[in-house]
Amino acid sequence: MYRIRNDTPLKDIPGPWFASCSPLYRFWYAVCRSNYHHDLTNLHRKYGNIVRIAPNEVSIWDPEVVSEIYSHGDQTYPKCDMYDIALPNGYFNLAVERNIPVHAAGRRAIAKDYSMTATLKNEQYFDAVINDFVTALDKNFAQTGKKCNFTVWSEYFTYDMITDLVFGESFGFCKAARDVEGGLRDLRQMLNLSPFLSYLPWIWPITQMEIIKKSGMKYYARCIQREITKRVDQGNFSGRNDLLQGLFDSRYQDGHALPLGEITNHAYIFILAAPDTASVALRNIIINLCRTPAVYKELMESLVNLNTAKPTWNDLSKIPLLMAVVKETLRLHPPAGFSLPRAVPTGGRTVCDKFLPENTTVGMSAWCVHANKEFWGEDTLEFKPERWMDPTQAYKLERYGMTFGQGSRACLGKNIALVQLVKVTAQILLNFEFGLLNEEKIKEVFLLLVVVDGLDVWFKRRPGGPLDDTVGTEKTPLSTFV
Ligand code: HEM
Repeated sequence: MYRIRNDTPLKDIPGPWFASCSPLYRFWYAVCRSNYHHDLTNLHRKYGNIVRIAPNEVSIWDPEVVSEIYSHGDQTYPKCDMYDIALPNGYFNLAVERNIPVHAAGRRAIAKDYSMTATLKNEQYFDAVINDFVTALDKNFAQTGKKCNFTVWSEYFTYDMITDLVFGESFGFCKAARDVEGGLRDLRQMLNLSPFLSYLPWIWPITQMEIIKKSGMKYYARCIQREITKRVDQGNFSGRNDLLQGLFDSRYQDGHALPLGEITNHAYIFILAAPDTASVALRNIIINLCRTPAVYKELMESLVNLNTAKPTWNDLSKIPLLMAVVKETLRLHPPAGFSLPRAVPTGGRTVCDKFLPENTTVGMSAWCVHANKEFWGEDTLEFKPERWMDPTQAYKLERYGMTFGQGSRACLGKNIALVQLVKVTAQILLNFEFGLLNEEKIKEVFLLLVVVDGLDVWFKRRPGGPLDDTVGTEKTPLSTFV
């Protein structure tokens, strides 16, 4: 233990003694306590900008360092071996590839389909899935008065959304009002295991096959395979330019198409990266709106003043507060709770005045970076959407914020996430009144993602809203609509 702790240039970096000797320290906090996002932030409060959190790993919370570690091109630090746990099939895997030029070429081949312009070409499909969701909330909860388990329903929505965008047809959780074939339940079991597998990686080769066989990946593997085979055998008859079609049509710079194994990997990553993050975000948006009535009221008034039941993205962009609510929620409750670890490049680097030898693992958790009061100010832990409406502050928040990562490995689906969250929030507000039930049951759990569990919500049709069939009658005169 003495040698593990001291036979390294990391020996002078502050941190808990046990953490510097053994990975079991982190295992206890990240896996057993499930509160690692806050525990790590507290370590920074105690030890400062850079903390040794494992024998070969440091955590940093100084936003000024973001551009050193998460930069572009050859300058960026590569991902570390923690990412190797993800589904190896021998083909390029965008999210876990560690070779910088290989990653850059693979990302460049498909990136055009994820710009804001490309995303908005699919706006009608966002609308259709949101319509299914709103209809289902109305039928199952607003009309029945039953409480909605929003933890589960936000997942139905985001899984329907991503499967619709990728395959041109959703898996239909909202319409079925249930977890079709238990796929979501099994995926949750997989998520529960993810900190265990990530922080005790040597367990992975032993358990991998069994876990995949039993987990929700089996359900999704079957669905993904079925959709890809269908596309290969029958072509794209719908004529719809979904993301899968985009992958088939993409070309590397030298003109070669993506092999099927690579297309399969992309589909897996979308199913793994998109719905859980977005559903957690949606849960937090609902919680924040319920807990800040002044923001709720102002937003509601702006939406009603648009005077349309189906505002487009263009309409909604006239309400800066709406995007601000979404971004502020993502800032205060970043769905990715782990520290986006990277490996220090060849030759080592000096960071926060400390020399880090090559291959040291270094990471910056969004939870820590966003909690740094010295950089952001005393109110950084308060929900204040208005900070995004001041251009100077907004620039700083975009430049140093870590919710979607930064640099060449930043989230590819950021625009998809923002469009779906802004549009679905608007539709929930326009159609329903809602509130939290059993608030004491709501809890955050660190599972690499920071998941919000136990969220029960009541819904009622909003008087004067699009679903209110008494609009125009004596009970709800038209004047309440504006
Ligand atoms: C609120 C929703 C989302 C959040 C907070 C989020 C967050 C992140 C973060 C933090 C990373 C960087 C991971 C790292 O550096 O280790 C990332 C990467 C990625 N995300 Fe997202 N994500 C969201 C939604 C989506 C969606 C909707 C998609 C897909 C359509 C997506 C696809 C990806 C992909 C493919 C990567 C890997 C990019 C690369 O390595 O080049 N994400 N995301």
